[in-house]
Amino acid sequence: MTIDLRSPVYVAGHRGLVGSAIWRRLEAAGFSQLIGATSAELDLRDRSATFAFLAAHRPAVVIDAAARVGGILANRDHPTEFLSDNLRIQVNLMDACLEVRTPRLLFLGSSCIYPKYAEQPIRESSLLTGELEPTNDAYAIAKIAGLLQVQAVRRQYGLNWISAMPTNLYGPNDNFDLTSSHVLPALIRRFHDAKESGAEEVVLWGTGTPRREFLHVDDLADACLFLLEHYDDPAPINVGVGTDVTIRELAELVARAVGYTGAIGNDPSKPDGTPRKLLDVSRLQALGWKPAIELEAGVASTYAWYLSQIGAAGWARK
Ligand SMILES: NC(=O)C1=CN([C@@H]2O[C@H](COP(=O)(O)OP(=O)(O)OC[C@H]3O[C@@H](n4cnc5c(N)ncnc54)[C@H](OP(=O)(O)O)[C@@H]3O)[C@@H](O)[C@H]2O)C=CC1
Ligand SMILES: C[C@H]1O[C@H](OP(=O)(O)OP(=O)(O)OC[C@H]2O[C@@H](n3cnc4c(=O)[nH]c(N)nc43)[C@H](O)[C@@H]2O)[C@@H](O)[C@@H](O)C1=O
Repeated sequence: MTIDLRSPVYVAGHRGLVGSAIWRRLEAAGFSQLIGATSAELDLRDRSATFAFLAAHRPAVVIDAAARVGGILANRDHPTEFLSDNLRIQVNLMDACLEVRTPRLLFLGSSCIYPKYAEQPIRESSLLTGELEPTNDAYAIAKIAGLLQVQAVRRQYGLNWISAMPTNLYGPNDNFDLTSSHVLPALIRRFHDAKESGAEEVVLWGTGTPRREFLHVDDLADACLFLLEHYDDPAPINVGVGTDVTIRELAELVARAVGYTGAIGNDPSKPDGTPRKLLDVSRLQALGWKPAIELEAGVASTYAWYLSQIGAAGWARK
């Protein structure tokens, strides 16, 4: 289905890694009525404010890229907030969209919704077939509730809402805070700092053996628009590249991109998390979509973006 470029489109979380990339993609496509609000302007945990916002704007399309998001340690150490904030954000947003009968909505989940030991590559049908990874079970349960809400609304109210499950993402506007970030931005910053200070070693969290798949966020944004135009099914659909690397291999790649030549160590006292998280992307590929940005080129451009953002005071997000 083609979406009219004059349709009002609300991108929830439009300043984040994912939301900002989707915003850029929609602007490039020619959408003329993009709607965004920062969390300070609209806290989606506030139910009545969320209902008032949706009633005022009545978007034709809503993309839910607003969430409390973080890397392995943030998830492990703050399960209460990851569960509660994410449940409230998505329930309020989807309830408010239902109230105004938003015809099209894309909910973003995450590859961590699948069981810790799911068969690899992970098919969409693996959902709810085994135990979750304990470091992110709270976040995963919130995301699973979100995709069930999408399915419930489709079944009961006939609205064409969909869910996409992206793999680990990276790119401009990522979070480079070392305690709360994901591994890829953390390594860019840590190797850059080590190069600048002349440090002899950068120590990776965990054993370096877990395998992860990395998708550039501009590819994800392109996939989101593609899915809004071509996908209409209650089942969530995986969005990834179909190949993965070990954390050690990722570290070596990032070190090369940054120009760090020192040693790379390991801290096994930090959690590894899921041993492997590679998505089966055959359903998305069968629809005709594939990513365009290779990991090496994506890391190089993200590092260039990072350099453009840091001043003498170092990294400060927003
Ligand atoms: N990053 C990744 O590797 C992956 C991300 N995803 C999914 O993509 C989505 C976006 O993630 P990402 O872009 O990385 O996260 P970011 O942290 O970069 O951005 C999150 C956005 O959510 C907004 N937000 C957070 N809390 C609230 C709130 N209470 N009310 C309103 N807005 C809020 C923030 O708004 P503001 O800036 O105004 O505070 C921010 O723009 C999430 O659903 C996540 O699960 C899925 C797989 C992997
Ligand atoms: C997207 C996804 O992201 C999270 O799951 P994760 O993939 O395990 O997350 P991560 O990127 O933080 O780590 C990947 C691997 O990398 C290792 N690692 C090494 N050194 C650093 C490091 O310096 N920082 C971080 N963060 N990790 C490091 C780390 O120990 C782990 O083995 C969940 O929030 C989950 O909910 C989710 O959705």
